[in-house]
Amino acid sequence: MIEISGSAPVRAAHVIVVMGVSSSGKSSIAQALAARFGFHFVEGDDLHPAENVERMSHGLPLSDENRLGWLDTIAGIIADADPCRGLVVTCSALKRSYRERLAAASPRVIFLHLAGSRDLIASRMALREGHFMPLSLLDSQFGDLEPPGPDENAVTLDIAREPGELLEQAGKLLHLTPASTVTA
Ligand SMILES: Nc1ncnc2c1ncn2[C@@H]1O[C@H](COP(=O)(O)OP(=O)(O)O)[C@@H](O)[C@H]1O
Ligand SMILES: O=C(O)[C@H](O)[C@@H](O)[C@H](O)[C@H](O)COP(=O)(O)O
Repeated sequence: MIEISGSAPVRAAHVIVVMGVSSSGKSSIAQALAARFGFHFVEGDDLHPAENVERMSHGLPLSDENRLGWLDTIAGIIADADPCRGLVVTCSALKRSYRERLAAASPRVIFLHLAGSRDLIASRMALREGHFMPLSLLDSQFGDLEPPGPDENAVTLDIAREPGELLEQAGKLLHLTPASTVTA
């Protein structure tokens, strides 16, 4: 795990990619981070092509090939991000090669990896309603997951805590300052 060093210019510098397996809490924490720190928010799951959603909803895991176009869409959004405003985007980004693709889009990219046990994540996934992702795909998600290495620009958060605590911790790990107290 690499802790981010330096502190400014905080809001302008960050493109935070919130990553992790399905139901690790990406959408929840990304939205909370965006609201607290005044970042623009993009839900990467909404950018999957229809075929990918169809595959997953039928219990079929995505292949590297299935994910390429989707990753390039997210990379495009990262490359075009407003340089004066932070961006937080969710993307499972399970493999190192996927993260390399995203990181190549901008030097502002930092990964926030949401890490937790399979049991904890399965219990949260089982409670989540109205989502296309079936519980049966969780093992393939863990199978594909390559946690960020020490040479990657990434911080890792243990998701066992409650949402408010996670937000506080993420803010500290990423050296963020609440939007209301930051001068752009
Ligand atoms: N820290 C947490 N504690 C308890 N439940 C959580 C926490 N974070 C997220 N959840 C719940 O877990 C489920 C999956 O979270 P979600 O944000 O949709 O994950 P992802 O975007 O990674 O699939 C949701 O029902 C969400 O409300
Ligand atoms: O790369 C993948 O296999 C997908 O991105 C996957 O990780 C993601 O979980 C689904 O898109 C469902 O979305 P949730 O992450 O919100 O469950």
